[in-house]
Amino acid sequence: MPVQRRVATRGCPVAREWGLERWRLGCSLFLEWARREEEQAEGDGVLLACWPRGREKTASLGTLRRWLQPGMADSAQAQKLVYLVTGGCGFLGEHVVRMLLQQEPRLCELRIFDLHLDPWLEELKTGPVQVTAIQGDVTQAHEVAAAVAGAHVVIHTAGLVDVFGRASPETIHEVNVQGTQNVIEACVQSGTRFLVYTSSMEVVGPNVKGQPFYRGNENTPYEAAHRHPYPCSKALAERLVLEANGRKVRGGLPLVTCALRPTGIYGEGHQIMRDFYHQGLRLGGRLFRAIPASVEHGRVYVGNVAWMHVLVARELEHRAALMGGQVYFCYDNSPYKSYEDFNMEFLGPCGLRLVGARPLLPYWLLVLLAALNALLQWLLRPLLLYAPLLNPYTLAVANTTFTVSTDKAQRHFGYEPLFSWEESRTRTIRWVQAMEGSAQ
Ligand SMILES: NC(=O)C1=CN([C@@H]2O[C@H](COP(=O)(O)OP(=O)(O)OC[C@H]3O[C@@H](n4cnc5c(N)ncnc54)[C@H](O)[C@@H]3O)[C@@H](O)[C@H]2O)C=CC1
Ligand SMILES: C[C@@H](CO)CCC[C@@H](C)[C@H]1CC[C@H]2[C@@H]3[C@H](O)CC4=CC(=O)CC[C@]4(C)[C@H]3CC[C@]12C
Repeated sequence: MPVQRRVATRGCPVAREWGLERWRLGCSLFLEWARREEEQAEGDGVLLACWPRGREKTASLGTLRRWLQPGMADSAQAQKLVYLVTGGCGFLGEHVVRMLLQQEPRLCELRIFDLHLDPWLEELKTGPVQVTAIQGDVTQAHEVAAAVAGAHVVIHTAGLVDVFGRASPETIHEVNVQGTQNVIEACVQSGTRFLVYTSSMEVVGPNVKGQPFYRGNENTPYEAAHRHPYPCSKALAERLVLEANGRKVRGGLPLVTCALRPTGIYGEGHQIMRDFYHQGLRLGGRLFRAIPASVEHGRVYVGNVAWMHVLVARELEHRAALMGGQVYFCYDNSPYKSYEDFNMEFLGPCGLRLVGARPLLPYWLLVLLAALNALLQWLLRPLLLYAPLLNPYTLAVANTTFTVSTDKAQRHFGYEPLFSWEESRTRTIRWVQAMEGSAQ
């Protein structure tokens, strides 16, 4: 039987200063202090030295949480949480779903809501957690409401990710903005208190002027001016989510929301990486450099993005005052490189070569080709969908330095990447190698 180690502390300065009543109201600072004390001493209890001398109490972190934030203790005690992941069959959504099943022991039901349900969901249904697949559309308020009813936490990753002109601006707006509004209203109506939204770095930039954002953080000033429907829709949706923080949900408690802004996500299941790989195979194992190596583009491994979602969802209830209404860039230790050079970290070991130390075509010619593609897309629209990778928007994004460097998530909820760069790279390479038609 493990011996319970008691952690002697000097007493929490915040608690002492504020007095018992104040910190009973739920002070995130106090909980954060207690968590650090407990971690440092590797014990399982915190001695509350701020009690009168001689009558000090020892409390576990769980007990502290129950005292300080009684509303959330109910769910923690019962160890029976219902999570809903919208877009759970997408590239990121699948990783979030699998990560939750691995890393959230309090889960009793996991609902996966998506327009299209994938066959791999079936294999998840044999585990201890009840996995409920719900085919539905976020633009349909009644379908969202039915899926959200009874959920404790909603992770809203569903979205229309289209920067190639496949969908109309109206459809992008409907899915990304109206869909998000439907999710918020469903939370309010059903009494769901915790909402995590997958936003995007695109909410900030690159902007229409192509100004660089170099090692920026959540407070770095930047002119976030957009014209493309995708970043516009993500920015609007993010605002809705942040403004909803604090709204009273059914039952009277406040809604707690926050938004995560991943940079360009990569990893197993990344469609654009797949497209580049197949294009390279078609071109005899070569890709041709179009972007200068000096342009740096922020990238983050999908497993770490998923981990950050799981962590935020878990910690939102314990640190509502600190995290509610906040945005966090989603980052890890992936190196800063140009979009193409970064992709070669995986495609190189799979037999592809990036030809040229400099772009083979001058920038003005690429701009012309991108404009031509846009014109062709417009002309051909009545007949067929022409949506190549290169268009004025993708060219501008790929050619603008946009990198983040921040520790906000680490400070607010203890985020550390779960996967090192080496592991992220190895996993991604293995996935490319296992792809159908692989050169390996
Ligand atoms: N891929 C990337 O590099 C980045 C993605 N994001 C955001 O992450 C989220 C997930 O993106 P990905 O996994 O890359 O995209 P994805 O296209 O692989 O996944 C999106 C999922 O949402 C579902 N969905 C789309 N419309 C829906 C609707 N009307 N109702 C219900 N479900 C619907 C799709 O079926 C799909 O399963 C999106 O919100 C995106 O804006 C943010 C930053 C970077
Ligand atoms: C000019 C081409 C020559 O090889 C290269 C074109 C690459 C582009 C298709 C990608 C470059 C940057 C990507 C975007 C970026 O990672 C940020 C994103 C965030 C999101 O939320 C969604 C995806 C994307 C817009 C991503 C899309 C693909 C690029 C434009």
